[in-house]
Amino acid sequence: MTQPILEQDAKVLIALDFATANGALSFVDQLNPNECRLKVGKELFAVAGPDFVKALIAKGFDVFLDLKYHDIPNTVAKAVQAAARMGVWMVNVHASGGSKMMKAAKEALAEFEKPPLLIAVTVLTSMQQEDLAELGLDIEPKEQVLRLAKLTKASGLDGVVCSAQEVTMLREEIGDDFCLVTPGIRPAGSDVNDQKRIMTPPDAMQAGSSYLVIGRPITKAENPVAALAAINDSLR
Ligand SMILES: O=c1ccn([C@@H]2O[C@H](COP(=O)(O)O)[C@@H](O)[C@H]2O)c(=O)[nH]1
Repeated sequence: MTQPILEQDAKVLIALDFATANGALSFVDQLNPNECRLKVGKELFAVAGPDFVKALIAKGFDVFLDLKYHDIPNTVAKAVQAAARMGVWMVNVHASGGSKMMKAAKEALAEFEKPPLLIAVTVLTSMQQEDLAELGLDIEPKEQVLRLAKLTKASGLDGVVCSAQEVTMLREEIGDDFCLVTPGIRPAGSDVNDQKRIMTPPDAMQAGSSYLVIGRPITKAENPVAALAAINDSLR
């Protein structure tokens, strides 16, 4: 039997969008922490909570806590501290919460010896121009992404969540020293679901994404381990 090739710095963050802790756990038990990182979002966190996140970390996984905080500065600062105490690798806020909120979150992490990466969501990958228009924003998603990414950088955060379609622009405008985490990743031929601004895994890496968030194309695959292996192979 051939040994799996271990990733030095796994680029795939699997979105654990499961309705129960048991469902998520039986899925995770098939995975190797050298081959992927894990993302815990609102659905799983609501049913499984901090202890589940700590259990994933104890199994050796880097965990991105994707709760997309958006609130007054004090509340968000306390929330990112709570995330840091869980030992997560990455946590996020919404950039549209503004610079005061983002700076408060960043400052709140200063007391931690090894703080998590702090990134901000720009424009959700499920949104397109008509969705922004509905909010009174008569601009293309990429313009709003650039505006919010510049605000995030100026607020001292480590990076943003954006679609891979904006990565080339952000690398040109903001540079290489900024973490670009891209959901809306779809291997060729897979269901798009509710995503709108999508890209394939190799194209996203080629464009300059730092990490690829991938959920359903792996979690709903007939053989999730094989689906992850195929994606990792396509990135080499
Ligand atoms: O702009 C965003 C921000 C976060 N997400 C999250 O990523 C995953 C994507 O899952 P798929 O099944 O691969 O569509 C999901 O947890 C979202 O909450 C995003 O899609 N877009």
